[in-house]
Amino acid sequence: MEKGLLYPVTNKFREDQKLDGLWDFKFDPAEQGEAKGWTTGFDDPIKMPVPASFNDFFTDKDSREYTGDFWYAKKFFVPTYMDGKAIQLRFGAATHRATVYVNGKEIRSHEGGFLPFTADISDAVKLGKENIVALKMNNELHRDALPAGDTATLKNGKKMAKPFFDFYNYSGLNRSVHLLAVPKENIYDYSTTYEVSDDQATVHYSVEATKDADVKVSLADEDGNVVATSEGKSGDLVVKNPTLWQVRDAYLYTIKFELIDGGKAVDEYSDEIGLRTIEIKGHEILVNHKSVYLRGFGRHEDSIYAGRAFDLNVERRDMNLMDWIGANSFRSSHYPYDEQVYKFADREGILITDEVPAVGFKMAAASFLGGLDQSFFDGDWIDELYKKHIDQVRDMIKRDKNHPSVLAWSLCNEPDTSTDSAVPYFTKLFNDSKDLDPEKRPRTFTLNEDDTFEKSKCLQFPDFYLLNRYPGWYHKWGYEISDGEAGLRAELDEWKNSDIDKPIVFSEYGADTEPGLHKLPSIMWSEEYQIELLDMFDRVFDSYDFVRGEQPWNLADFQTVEGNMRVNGNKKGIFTRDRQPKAAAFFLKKRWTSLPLDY
Ligand SMILES: CCC[C@@H]1NC[C@@H](O)[C@H](O)[C@H]1C(=O)O
Repeated sequence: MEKGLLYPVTNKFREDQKLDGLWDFKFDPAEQGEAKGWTTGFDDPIKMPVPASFNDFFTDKDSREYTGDFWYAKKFFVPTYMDGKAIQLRFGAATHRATVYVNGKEIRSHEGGFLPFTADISDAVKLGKENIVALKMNNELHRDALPAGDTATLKNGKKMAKPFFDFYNYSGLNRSVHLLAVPKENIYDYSTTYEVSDDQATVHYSVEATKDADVKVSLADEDGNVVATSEGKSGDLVVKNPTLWQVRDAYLYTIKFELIDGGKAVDEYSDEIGLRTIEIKGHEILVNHKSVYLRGFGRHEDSIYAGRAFDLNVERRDMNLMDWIGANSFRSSHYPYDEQVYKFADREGILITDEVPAVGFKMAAASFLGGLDQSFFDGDWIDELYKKHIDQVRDMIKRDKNHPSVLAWSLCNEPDTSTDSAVPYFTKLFNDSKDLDPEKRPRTFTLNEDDTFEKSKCLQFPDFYLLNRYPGWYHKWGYEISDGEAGLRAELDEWKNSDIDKPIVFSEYGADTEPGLHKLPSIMWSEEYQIELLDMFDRVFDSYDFVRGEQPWNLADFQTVEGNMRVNGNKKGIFTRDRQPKAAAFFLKKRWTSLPLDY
């Protein structure tokens, strides 16, 4: 678990320099990088862009599909004025694991390819000189790691990723690398909770610092006017006649913390926050005590060329597409996204269900992808897996807890909850995570096709339900879709007739669709069929008042492993991979822009 995950800033006490650009890169299939001294750089490097996944740049399949150890290295200068500061390297995401060396000295390792980590390099750098950072990385998949999968060794000795999940195992330094200089005594975390009414809002704050010193706090509106102040490492900021953060009508205040030691400021940290509350009440999702109906998508961080890398250009386009279509939410399926995505959503007034990369915890999925057929939670890998799972839940919540856009936490995608062996795992997961979020936002996980109201053994855990349902595609497809609708209604009738009164959000449903394929009457894969399927689901959603959200799979087509079920990736996108609309986009736009917010 990381001590602090505050987003890097530059101010009068701190400096943030991005080290993005071309790094030296080299595969290490023999796993001899350390022995060969690659910790201080290596010969014949490939010049590799950062941030980026390495896979799609290559023209040969061995390189694109490479699984195992690989190295990055980069020279960087540390100016003398950083002397006396804590000097750090912050990696936004190193997928899936990394060991960091600076000037040949091993600094630290990190497991988990979708969350940031910081290496303190103060004792390893040479001030006023050029230094070199080297990372030994590895992208193998294992059943006791997130995301879950296997790594096969082919007869030719090459390793191959065998994901238990349906997205490509893009690997590398997928997010920015920052060189940071912060005061040795510094603010390393803060949290906020809220109480709001029409005429007053109260921000309950707390600050974590390396020293027990005084703290001054101020809150400024969008025009820079200070609207509230406080002192102390915890306290309240009371705002009269506040402008609340609303869905699709965002307003951001700037909170500023100053660490005061010996009567003078020694550190400062500012951030944008939104005054709003999140509640689940009966089968309603409430923002600022008002009911919200979610419409949006499951997404992926996925685009051509740079793979899983965060790309500000793609994010700007995706946010505009979601605005155009009338969306107000998305799930960060199936991993925490780059921090800049949450900042975007904070400003756009979009709600995020933030998901940890606990995906592939289902052998049936693995069997679809070539694994065994048993209960995943009977495996002998579960104890080791859980340590990594809860660690990444802790870091996801620590990193993202102060974003007004974060609505809820998804602790797993489509786990196998149809057997009793899942119950102790989820009991521990929900117990260990219940106090991690100061705002106590709802926690949930997605329920797969097989984990129905009747079959799942874990319905007692989620604060609201995320249903991934595929009648019309994975079963009762084509002309049989009417039976699919009947089955869906039958399950929802069971929910309706039960004593459960919690919201249900459909977090996945859809049909693979080849853009430009038209057929009258429809056939599967045609644009007409994708609309027919969405229309069927909409009819069902409109029949049950406890359905409080619709998020079809997926915003855009995305890359997966090759296979006889995929045509160059998953084509369930409402938009193509290059972000152009299929006919279904206009169908959804018409529906979503006509729905009131609290539909
Ligand atoms: C029946 C499971 C559906 C599955 N759910 C998880 C997503 O990551 C996949 O892309 C999606 C699919 O196969 O389209």
